[in-house]
Amino acid sequence: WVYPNPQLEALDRLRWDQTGFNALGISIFVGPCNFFFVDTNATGRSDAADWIRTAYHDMATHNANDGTGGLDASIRFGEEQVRSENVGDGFNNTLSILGIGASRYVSLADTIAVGAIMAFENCGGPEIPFRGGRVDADGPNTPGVPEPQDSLDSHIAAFARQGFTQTEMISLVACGHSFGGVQHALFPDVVPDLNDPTNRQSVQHFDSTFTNFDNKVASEYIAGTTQNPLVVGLNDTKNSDKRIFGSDGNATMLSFANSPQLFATTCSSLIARMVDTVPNGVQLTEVVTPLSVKPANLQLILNGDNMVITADVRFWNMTFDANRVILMLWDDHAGGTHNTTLAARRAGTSSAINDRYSALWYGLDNFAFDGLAGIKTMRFTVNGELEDQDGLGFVVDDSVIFSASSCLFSPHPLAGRLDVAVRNGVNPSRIFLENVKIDSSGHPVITETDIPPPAQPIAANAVYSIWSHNVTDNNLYRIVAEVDGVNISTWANPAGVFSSCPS
Ligand code: HEM
Repeated sequence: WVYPNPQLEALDRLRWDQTGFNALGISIFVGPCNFFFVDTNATGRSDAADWIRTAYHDMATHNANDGTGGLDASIRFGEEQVRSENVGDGFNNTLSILGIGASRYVSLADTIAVGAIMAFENCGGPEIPFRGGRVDADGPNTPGVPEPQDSLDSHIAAFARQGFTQTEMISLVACGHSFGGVQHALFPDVVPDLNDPTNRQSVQHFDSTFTNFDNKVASEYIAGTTQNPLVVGLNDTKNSDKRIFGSDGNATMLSFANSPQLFATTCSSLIARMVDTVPNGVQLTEVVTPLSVKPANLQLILNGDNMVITADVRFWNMTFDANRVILMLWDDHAGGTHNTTLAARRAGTSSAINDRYSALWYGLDNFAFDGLAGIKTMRFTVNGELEDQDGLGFVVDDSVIFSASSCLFSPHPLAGRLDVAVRNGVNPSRIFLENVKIDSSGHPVITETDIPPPAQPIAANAVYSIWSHNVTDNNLYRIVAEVDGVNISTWANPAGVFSSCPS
């Protein structure tokens, strides 16, 4: 992908800026991998297991024949959670954490997908390709999650409906059941009360390494030492893993027991397919790869004849070097080119615990330059070497930006005027403010408020004019302008930061 692309910028952040600067803070809930956010005191449970089970249960309603259901966050609806196929509080636990990642460009369903991927990757599993673009469902899907008392035939049929063959069913169940286990409280006829103070929720685990990924779920099963409660559980009718794992004469499980590598690569591709199983009509993005140079958090404000820029730029897989010089070069509307040095300031890594990749951030804070000439493209040099996205540059749109003339009439109750600076000649067909609220289930809800054009043009300076809108709350508003059928949008700013209006 190429910068700018607001959706992929947000997805890249969700997927790759896992800890340190710019991180949303999701991956720390699976680092360490035995962490269980709701109750950190030896429950036998883990966020990682909850997140993986949530992704499967949300996806498992998919019907490949009619294209309905799939990974669409329908698991957030109470109507799905009261079904016996979805027992337990693991889904709400999961959504209350992963909802942190939902935003204007990231659906709750995308966060469910990335949560499962982070759980695998941070906890010893293989890297899994991640795509975004899932759409949150408006209501519950048709039931369809397999239950342990169902017959082998019905399990094979359920996985076929979801789009998986019998061999893939065996594999996918083994991948998922490399984590977690069965709770006594939910399945008392499968798991007895374990009376274990180090496992207070009496979770009988699928393998002996239940907080991280490895092939023990297969090797212990093949060796006959398994304590998997769905293989050796009290109630044979509910021993679904036993029927599923044995359904091809143990061939698949034997291959996984013999080869951790085969198990890891199989799980990588099947978990990717699982989280990419979406209702018909949903268009997923390309696989989200980290841009080697990624501008982020770009803020432009018009202040009189100046333009004020704040920006961060991430350099991927770069290690610290105090002598490195990074310049930002920018081209203006008049054909001029300028440059300034970026400050080195922040570090980040792409994973919670393994430091798989590292990144360094450089940036600019409130740097003022000629606002009449403006900015069209950024480029960077790293010790003199040009980074310009293969000649494209990093395009910056300064046609519609916040104006520093925005001000507050009163802080309490909040009443202010938000001024939008529109570059002359741009002619937007519509300008509106966009606000995003995350509802109680974690699903982002977007509202739009139109800003009518001014009755008479109001000049901000020789090249910008002002459109104004009165605001009475401290919500974060992003300015969006429709120009020639394309939406241009800014960063989001709250009115609370404006200074007082001149009296
Ligand atoms: C026939 C198919 C399946 C059946 C019958 C089944 C059944 C179960 C049951 C009964 C539990 C215990 C839930 C609890 O006590 O909290 C469980 C847990 C779990 N399942 Fe499955 N499962 C199936 C497939 C899958 C798949 C395909 C995945 C993911 C790829 C998966 C991932 C998990 C995980 C991670 C847990 C542990 C949850 C925790 O410890 O909090 N399952 N499964």
